[in-house]
Order: sequence, then C-alpha cells, then structure tokens
Amino acid sequence: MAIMALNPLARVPKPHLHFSLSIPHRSSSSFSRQSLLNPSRRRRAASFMASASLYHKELAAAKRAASLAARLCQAVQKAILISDVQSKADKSPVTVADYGSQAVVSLVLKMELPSESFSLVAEEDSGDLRNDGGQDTLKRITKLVNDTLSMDGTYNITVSEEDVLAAIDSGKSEGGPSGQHWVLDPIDGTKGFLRGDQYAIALALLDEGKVVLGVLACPNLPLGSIGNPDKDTSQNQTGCLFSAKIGCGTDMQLLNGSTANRIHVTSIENPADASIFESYEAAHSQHDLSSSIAQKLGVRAPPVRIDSQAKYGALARGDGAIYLRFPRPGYREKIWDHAAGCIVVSEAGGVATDAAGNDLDFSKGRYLDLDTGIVVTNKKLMPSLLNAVQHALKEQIQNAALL
Ligand SMILES: Nc1ncnc2c1ncn2[C@@H]1O[C@H](COP(=O)(O)O)[C@@H](O)[C@H]1OP(=O)(O)O
Ligand SMILES: [Mg+2]
Ligand SMILES: [Mg+2]
Ligand SMILES: [Mg+2]
Repeated sequence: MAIMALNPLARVPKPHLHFSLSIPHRSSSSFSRQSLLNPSRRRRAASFMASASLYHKELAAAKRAASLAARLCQAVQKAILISDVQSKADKSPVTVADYGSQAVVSLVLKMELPSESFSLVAEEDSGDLRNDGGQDTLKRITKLVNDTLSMDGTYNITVSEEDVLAAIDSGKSEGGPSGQHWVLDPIDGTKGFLRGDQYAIALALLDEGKVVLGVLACPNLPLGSIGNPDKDTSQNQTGCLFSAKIGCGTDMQLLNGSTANRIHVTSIENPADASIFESYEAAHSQHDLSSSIAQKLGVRAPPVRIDSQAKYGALARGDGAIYLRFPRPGYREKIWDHAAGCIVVSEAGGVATDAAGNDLDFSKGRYLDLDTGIVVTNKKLMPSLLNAVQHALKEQIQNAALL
C-alpha cells in the first residue's frame, strides 16, 4: 500500500514532487546510486522517470476537475426534485447535474491547463438548454457552477449563462486517432444517480488514440468492499476517487482528500471463486446472458448489480473478479462510458476486451466499435472467461433459431 497524502482538490503540484512520492512499479532500491552505474539500468531509470513525468499535470488537473464536479453532483443528489429531470430526445433522464458537471469539468481543465490546446469529447450538449423553456434550468445550472467553483476559494471567477453554454458545448469534439482529446461522462449511470445509488464522473485523456490517464469519481461508493459487504464493516465511509496513468498503476483515495493507496485487481485463478458485476438496469445489459456465462464458469456467487463505471473501480480494487456488459443488439457503446474505467482496471493489472477478446479501440471517434459486448477481468481468468462467453453466445444464437 502506498503512499501519498493528496487532496484531489489541492492545486496542481510541481512535477518533481510526484517523482519522489509515487514511484509505482519498482522499489526505490532499484534506483540506488550503485545500480545507476549500470548503463542499462540507467536507461530504464531514465525512461521510467520520463513516463512518471508524462501527463503529470494533466492527471492532477483531471482529479481536481472530477472532484469538483462530484461536489456539484452530490449537492444536487441531496436536493433532487422531480422538476430537475428533463427529457432528452432519446428519453434518457438528464438533470441539471449532468450539465453542471460537464461545465465544471470543462472550465476547470481549461483553467488548470491554460497553455494546452483543448479538445473534449463529452456526452451532453446545450441544445435543450437553448430552447424555449430551458432558461430556468440554465439559471439554476449557472448558479450551481458558480457555487461549486467558489467553494474552495481557488478560482476567482464568476461565469455567465453564455459561459456555461459554451463550456458545455466545448464537449462536441469528435476525438479520433491523432492529437490529445479529453473524454468525459459528466454523470455516468444517470439512472443510479436519480435512484440515489451509484454513479460516476468519468474523465480520461486520449493521446494518439490511446487512453493515457483516467479518473473515476464515485461519490456513493463505499471505501470498503462492495463484493463482500460483511468483510470490511469498519470502512463504511463513502466517496472514492480512482486515478490511473499509463505505466504508473492505479490509486484510490477518498473523494474528500485522504491518503492515496495503490490498488490491484483480484489474483484469484479459479473461476468458481469469482463474483460477477453487471448493470443494475436490465435494459443496459442482458442479465440472462451473464447468468449463462456464470453457469459455464461454475461461478457460485450471485451477480452484484450496480450502476455506472463504479463497477470498473470496484473491480480494480478486487471487490469482484469479472464485469460483464452485453447491451441489447443495436446499442452502440460510447467512448466516455469506458475510457476512464478501462485504464483504471488495466493499470491495476486487469484487462478489458470485447467479447471476441479484442482490445477496446478508443481512436474511432465518439463511438466504440466492438464485437458484441465488453468483458473485464484479471489476466489469469480472461482465457476461460472468453471461452465461456463464446459458448454462451453460440448457445444464444442456436436457441433463437429454435424459436
Ligand atoms: N439502452 C442502453 N443500453 C446500454 N447502456 C445504456 C443504455 N442507455 C444508456 N446507457 C448507458 O449505460 C451506462 C450505464 O451503464 P450501467 O447500466 O452499467 O450503469 C451509462 O453510460 C448510460 O448512459 P448515462 O451516462 O446517460 O447514464
Ligand atoms: Mg446519458
Ligand atoms: Mg454513461
Ligand atoms: Mg452520462
């Protein structure tokens, strides 16, 4: 367990501080003066130092943006009223918190990284807010955003309604294989949010089509395990912040600022000992397919159903071993629903693929094009999991043909 006392809301620290505090995969003795006399070790140490400094200030800015957005969401969830819910064209519920969270993240990233070009691929746009009848909602969002930005006294600005609309609409980027793009789901798991259950603010950075860092703020996720709630009753605090940077591992800390701990996926090798995470919403993932896969693997535990990318965070710290996601045919996955979760899991030692075992490709624009579904687990369990998935899918097709 490591090692760094960091408040995610603290301003971006200087890079050299990070080197000394978070050398992640190697013990400090690997970089002793003696060992650095060896040229190949010296090269490895130099390349490690380079990767540790890479994206350092972007990760700090992402943690700060997601933590502030989480504060906004928590304030809204407490006070949620039926009138906060609007209807979008796709009929999914959108709240002032979705818009407010997106505006806060966009504004904070721009303020924290003023010298960088800014491209954001995000879920929401201001269309409904600009329509007749959107005025009152926009006023409330603008107040929420200003209250949130002034909360810790760091940003001495007051934003206008136009600023908020522009901040939301800066999320219209198409992403793609070149350059850097932020990827944001301002509230992932809106249904969970409205129910008072799990949701996440999910923010990642793509560089040349690859996810290089990710942050998941999960305001309602307990610090203790959700896979086995009896196991750790002392840890009943809630609000977790997961953060991962390429080549540097995954950390978890309390959202209100606490020691960050290095986390790892479970090391279990026997599928029978696995527990499975899936969507709470049956409309989002085929529960019958998951239970067929579970049966083939000999999994004994009942599935754990929770909303949002909180599942990726919980899996990254070993609460469960497998996450299965099989949307109904025709549903197209968006990159903001998986980018942050994927790196949080992969840097914790796990792996996320589509149902055919292909890596997820975030370089194709706003959508993820993939084979059938998404499966996530540790490296040991993946071969048997993919085998069970292929059998279950084949069986599903055969059964459909018999009908
Ligand atoms: N019909 C659907 N099938 C699959 N996923 C959906 C569907 N509608 C919305 N989603 C998205 O699925 C994710 C929630 O997944 P889960 O069921 O695992 O909590 C969210 O990103 C949600 O969007 P949103 O970000 O608007 O909440
Ligand atoms: Mg949505
Ligand atoms: Mg989402
Ligand atoms: Mg969302």
